[in-house]
Amino acid sequence: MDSFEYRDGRLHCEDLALDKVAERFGTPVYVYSRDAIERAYLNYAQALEGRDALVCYAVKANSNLAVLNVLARLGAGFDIVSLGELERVLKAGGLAKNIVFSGVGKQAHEIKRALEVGIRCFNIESEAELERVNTVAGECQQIADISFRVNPDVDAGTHPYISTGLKDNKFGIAITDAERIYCHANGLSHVNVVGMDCHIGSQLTEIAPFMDALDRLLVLVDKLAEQGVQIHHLDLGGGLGVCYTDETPPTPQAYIGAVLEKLGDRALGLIFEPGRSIVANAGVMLTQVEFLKCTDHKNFAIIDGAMNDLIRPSLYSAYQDIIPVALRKEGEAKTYDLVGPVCETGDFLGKDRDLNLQAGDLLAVCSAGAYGFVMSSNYNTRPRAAEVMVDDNEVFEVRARETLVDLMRGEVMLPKGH
Ligand SMILES: Cc1ncc(COP(=O)(O)O)c(C=O)c1O
Ligand SMILES: N[C@@H](CCCC[NH3+])C(=O)O
Repeated sequence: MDSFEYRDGRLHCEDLALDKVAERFGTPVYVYSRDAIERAYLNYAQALEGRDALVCYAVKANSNLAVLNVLARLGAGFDIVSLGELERVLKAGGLAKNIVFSGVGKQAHEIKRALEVGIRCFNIESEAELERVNTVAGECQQIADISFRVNPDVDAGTHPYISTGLKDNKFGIAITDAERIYCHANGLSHVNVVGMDCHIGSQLTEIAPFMDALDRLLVLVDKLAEQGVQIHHLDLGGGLGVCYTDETPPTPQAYIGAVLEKLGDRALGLIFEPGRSIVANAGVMLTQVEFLKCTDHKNFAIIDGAMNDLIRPSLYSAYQDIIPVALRKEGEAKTYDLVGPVCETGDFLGKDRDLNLQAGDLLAVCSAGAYGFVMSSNYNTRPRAAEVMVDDNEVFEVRARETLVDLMRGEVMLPKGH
C-alpha cells in the first residue's frame, strides 16, 4: 500500500494524516488515494503502449463516480455488468465506445440501452443470451458487436467462491461448445462476431492459469479461422491478485509480458478487465474502537465498522491487515478479535490480531479499495459509510454517509384500514 505510510507514528494517505480524515468525516469511512489508483491503472496502460489494446476497469470492484472519473480522465475503458454500472460510467465521463458488457443475465432493457449509447462489445455468456442480443439488436435495427465468454475449464487456484473458469461454474459457454456456437452466431443477422473473452477467477497469484486459459483460447481462435470466423480481439478478463498479507502476485507488467510473448506476431487486439489490482491497495476503511472486552479466555475489540460495511472477511474468510492509525508508545499488544456491532457471530473484520489498543483508537482496515464499499449493505439498519478521496494534501467527500432518511427512502406502511 504505497500511498499509505506512517510519518512520525501517524498513518498518512498521500500527504494527509488519517486521524484528521476520521475527525472530519467520522467513521467508518472509506479513504481512497487518487495517486494509487492512477499508478495502478498506468501499470497496465504503459505495459500495453503501442498495441491495439484497451484496459477496461471492472466497475464492480469500486463503482464510486470519483474513482470512475479519475480513470476515465486517463482514457480507461470500462467493463460493466449492469445498466446501473453503464449509467455510472457515462455519468463519470467514460466513453461508450470503450465499454464492454459482461455478466450472465443481461436483460432486454439493458441491452437496448447499451446499443443506444453505442458500447464497444457484448461479452455473451450463453446461447440464450445470444438469441436475446440478436433479437433486441434487430428491434433496434442495429448490429451488435459481440464476443463470447469462453469457459476454458482451468483451475485458477483461487477461493472456490471467486473461481469462474471451471466447467462447474455458471460463467461463459463451455469451450467444448464454442466452435458450434460461434459458427451459429456468425450466421445471425444482428450480431457481428468480433472477439473472444475469458475470465477465470479473481485474486490469482500465479501466471500459469492465465497462460493455460490463453493456450486454449488460441487453439479455438485458429479453429474458428479455418471455419471462416475471424476473431479480432481477445479479452482476457481481470483476475490479477494483489498483496493482502504475504501474497506475491505477478505485476501487471510481468503478466502482460507473458501474454504478449505467447501472442507473438498474431494480429489480435487485446482487452483486459482488471478490477481488484487497480483499486484494492488504493483504499483503506477507517474504523474506531468502541470498547475493549477482555476476559481470561478471549479479547474482543468492538469496533464501529462491521460486516455490513466490509463483508469480505465474513463471506470468504478473507484476510485484510488491520493497523493502528496512530502508533502507541506505551502499553502492550494483546491478541484481539475485531468485531462489529452487527448481531451475527460471523460479524468480524479480523481474528487473532496482535494490537496495542485502547477504546477510542482508530484503525485502518487495509486493501479495502476493491469489493469493499460496493458490497456493503444496510443490514441492522446501519447507514452505509462515507467515501472520501485524497489528492495530495486535500481530501474530498466523494459519497456522503447515509442518513436516517436515506435508510427509509421509498418505504411506506400499509394505509389505515388494512
Ligand atoms: C467478467 C469479469 N471481468 C473482470 C472482473 C474483475 O476481476 P478482478 O477484480 O479480479 O480483476 C470480474 C470479477 O471477478 C469479472 O467477473
Ligand atoms: N467480491 C470478490 C471477488 C469477486 C469478483 C467478481 N467477479 C472479492 O471480494 O474478493
